[in-house]
Amino acid sequence: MLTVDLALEQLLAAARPLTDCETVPLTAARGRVLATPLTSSIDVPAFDNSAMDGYALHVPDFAAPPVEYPLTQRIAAGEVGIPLAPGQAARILTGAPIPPGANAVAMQEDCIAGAETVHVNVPPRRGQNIRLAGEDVARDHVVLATGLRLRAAELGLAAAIGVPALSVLRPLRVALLCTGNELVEPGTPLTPGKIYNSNRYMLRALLEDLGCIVTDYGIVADELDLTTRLLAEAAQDNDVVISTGGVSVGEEDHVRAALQTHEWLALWKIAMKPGKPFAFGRIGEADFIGLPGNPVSSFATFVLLVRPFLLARLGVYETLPHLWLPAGFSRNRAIPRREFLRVRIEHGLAVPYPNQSSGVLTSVVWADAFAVVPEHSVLVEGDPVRIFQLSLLDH
Ligand SMILES: Nc1nc2c(c(=O)[nH]1)N[C@H]1C(S)=C(S)[C@@H](COP(=O)(O)OP(=O)(O)OC[C@H]3O[C@@H](n4cnc5c(N)ncnc54)[C@H](O)[C@@H]3O)O[C@H]1N2
Ligand code: MOO
Repeated sequence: MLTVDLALEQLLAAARPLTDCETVPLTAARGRVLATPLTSSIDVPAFDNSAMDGYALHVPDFAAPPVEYPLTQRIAAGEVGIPLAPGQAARILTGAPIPPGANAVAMQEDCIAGAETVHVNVPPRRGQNIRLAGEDVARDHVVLATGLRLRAAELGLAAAIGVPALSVLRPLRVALLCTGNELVEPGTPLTPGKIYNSNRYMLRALLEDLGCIVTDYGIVADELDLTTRLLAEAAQDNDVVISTGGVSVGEEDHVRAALQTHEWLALWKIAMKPGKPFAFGRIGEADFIGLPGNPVSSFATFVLLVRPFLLARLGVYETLPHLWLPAGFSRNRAIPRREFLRVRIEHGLAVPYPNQSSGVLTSVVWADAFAVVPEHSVLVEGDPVRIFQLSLLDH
């Protein structure tokens, strides 16, 4: 059995980053990976503007600031004002350009306005409430680096510099096969001995969250020839082939058998719980990943190993950030596998779901984090444990 750290290291080393790119409009760029650096051709803001609704003032340079200023104009956002002479003021609204000559904005709560003048109650500081041109983005500067995953803020920033479309890596094409004679699809009757295919929907969602284009092979029966043929077929048209089930040691575990027969298998069995029977290899030009059939094992191996691998294929090296919290549980039996407990963070403690079986998917729905119990170790309540927050997966 490989340690989790070594398995991850080998997976990342085997991940060949894509290079093909395409240009997509901002509305289609969410979750994609930027392929070329984005440089701004403008200053943002493009002009000095008011941070407040109030009064733009031309405070004279060499005299005490006046208290009463004559009002010369009204400038709303989107309009352009005319110059202010020393001692003059303009009504100004948030976001409107500072007129030439103005050197401060007094917020309206600090002023009493009449029909033709404004009385400023608080002595203004020079530059107050003025947002300077270029203070957010300076022209000719790189605002987004290559390899960045485009999320809400990145898309907003691209729009702020006036860019309507971005050059991004093409999405990864991933084939998904769920193996097992016991599987039936939701919506069909559950006959004796059968279970519903939950992995398909869970993994598809996890893959789509990463922006992958999924080719879904549905349920694959436990037959060696069929499994071998479909794996080879899926490898033709996809960057990565992912299967669930059939990677353990039983005689119906045909995924492992197919891979071993064709020398497609590079890595198998990881010292983690859940998720021991994890397989990795290559089928032709495609990567192959065999996830364990147990749904929680599939989820855990996806999050901890497959997700970083797929991101690395996109040139993104990102693992889930972790934090440390006191354990709200004790563990008195040391095992050789690193355990990932489904926990909730309650009053600053990591509290585990009562049933940690790898078949119990309710534990994942209930949990908001994985707590790590290191291999060969025991824990007493209050000991610090490493926590991976699952809510961060979507971002
Ligand atoms: N003698 C041994 N038996 C097992 C070992 C072992 O080391 N020695 N490992 C156990 C562990 S740990 C796991 S995890 C499982 C994984 O086995 P497979 O990946 O071969 O998966 P299957 O046997 O096909 O299925 C396991 C379990 O999961 C259910 N399943 C499968 N596919 C789905 C699906 N798409 N949706 C929902 N549930 C699914 C399946 O019915 C089984 O209950 O092996 C242990 N055995
Ligand atoms: O690795 Mo299995 O996932 O422990 O149940």
